[in-house]
Order: sequence, then structure tokens, then C-alpha cells
Amino acid sequence: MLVDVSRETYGADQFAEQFDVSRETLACFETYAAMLAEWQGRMNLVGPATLAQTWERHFADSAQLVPLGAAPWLDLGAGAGLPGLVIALLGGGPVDLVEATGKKTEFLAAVAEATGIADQVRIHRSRIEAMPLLQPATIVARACASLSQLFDWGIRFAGPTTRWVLPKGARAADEIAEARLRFRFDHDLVPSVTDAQARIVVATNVRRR
Ligand SMILES: C[S@@+](CC[C@H](N)C(=O)[O-])C[C@H]1O[C@@H](n2cnc3c(N)ncnc32)[C@H](O)[C@@H]1O
Repeated sequence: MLVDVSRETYGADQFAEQFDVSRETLACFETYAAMLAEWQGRMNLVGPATLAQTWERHFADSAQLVPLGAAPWLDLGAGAGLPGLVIALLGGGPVDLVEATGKKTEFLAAVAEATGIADQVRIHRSRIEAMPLLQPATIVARACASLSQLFDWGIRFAGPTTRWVLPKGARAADEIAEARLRFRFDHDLVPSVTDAQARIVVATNVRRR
């Protein structure tokens, strides 16, 4: 079901109701939102125009992915923790978050510490290509790269049953067609609850042609 409230009114209360978030967990998300706003003044964590819509554009957009995968998760290009920290805050961890930019990994560690989920996340300051091998049940990546590039980066972590949960915009079908030139995979397309045009690609059995 699409979020049926206007962007101006979607906030903590709507997020808590939509995702059945406890009061205690909601307090953690409020801490996260406040830290995002504070650190955004020092570095570009999220698109500046999206900061005012953090609860919908970032938290809800990430939270909708939780039921599509299973732990352990591997978040490629985690940035400000979207979706990796959101998944861990909602009890979906453990999550390995890979992020190349040192300042962003400092932010990730600070939020994990402040919200009490440090034991549910492993934060890797690394390029994805340089990561040691992990065996995630689910590989997730949001706003990081094309489907082909994500498969290229992630395939060494994946087996036939690994799920790939990859939110994509309106161009999901084009990216799938492009990826099919080089990879075989099964997939479902799940509508996004935050953007009527967007789709989430849920792929399994990804292998090179
Ligand atoms: C556009 S941001 C998206 C971040 C976050 N997933 C989100 O949805 O807000 C892409 C992130 O991927 C990181 N990144 C890009 N290529 C990477 C690589 N090869 N290894 C590790 N991180 C990478 C960038 O530093 C950046 O923080």
C-alpha cells in the first residue's frame, strides 16, 4: 500500500504506525534523524533536498526492505546507513555495512553506538572490491550503482540462494534488461511504498553468463 499521507505530514508517528515500531525503537530513530541533520552540516550524507523528508524518503524507504530479505545482510555502499542501519534498528540484523568514505563510516559508528545497535552491525571502511569474503543471506544496496555493477561487485559474496534486494527507480526494467546481457537471474519486482514509479528488484540465483 502506498504511503497515503502528504510528504509534509509524514513523520515519526506515521512511520511508527506503518512499520509497527515500538516507542523505544522510535526513540532510536529520533536520535538517528537528529544526528543525520547535525552531521549533514559537515558532510553530504543525503541529498540536501531530502533531509526534511527523512522519515518517508529515507527511513520508510529503507524499512520496507526488511520483510524482503533475511539476516545476515550485506549493505553495499551504505552511505548514511540507508538501509543497513534502519534494518538493524528494526531488529533485522546482523548487518555488514560497506562504505568507502571514512567520514561516513564515522557517522555510521556514532549512530550505532548512540542507538545501542553496535553489536548488530559491522561497519567496514572499505571499497566493496577490497572486502574479505562474507556469506550474507541478503545483499542490499540503495542508490549506489546500476544493477550490473552491483552484480559485478557482489557476486563473489553470493550463492544460489542468496537474495538480492535492490531498490530501483522508474528505470528498473531498463537496468534488468542491461544486466541480463551479462548475468542470468530469477527476479521479482516489488512496488515501492514510498514512490509509485519505483520498484524493488528481488533477485536470486544470480550467475554470470
Ligand atoms: C549515493 S550514495 C547512497 C548511500 C546510501 N545507500 C543511501 O541510499 O543513501 C552511494 C554510496 O556508495 C559508496 N560507494 C560507491 N562506490 C563504492 C565502492 N566501490 N565501495 C564502497 N562504497 C562505495 C559512496 O561512498 C556513497 O556513500
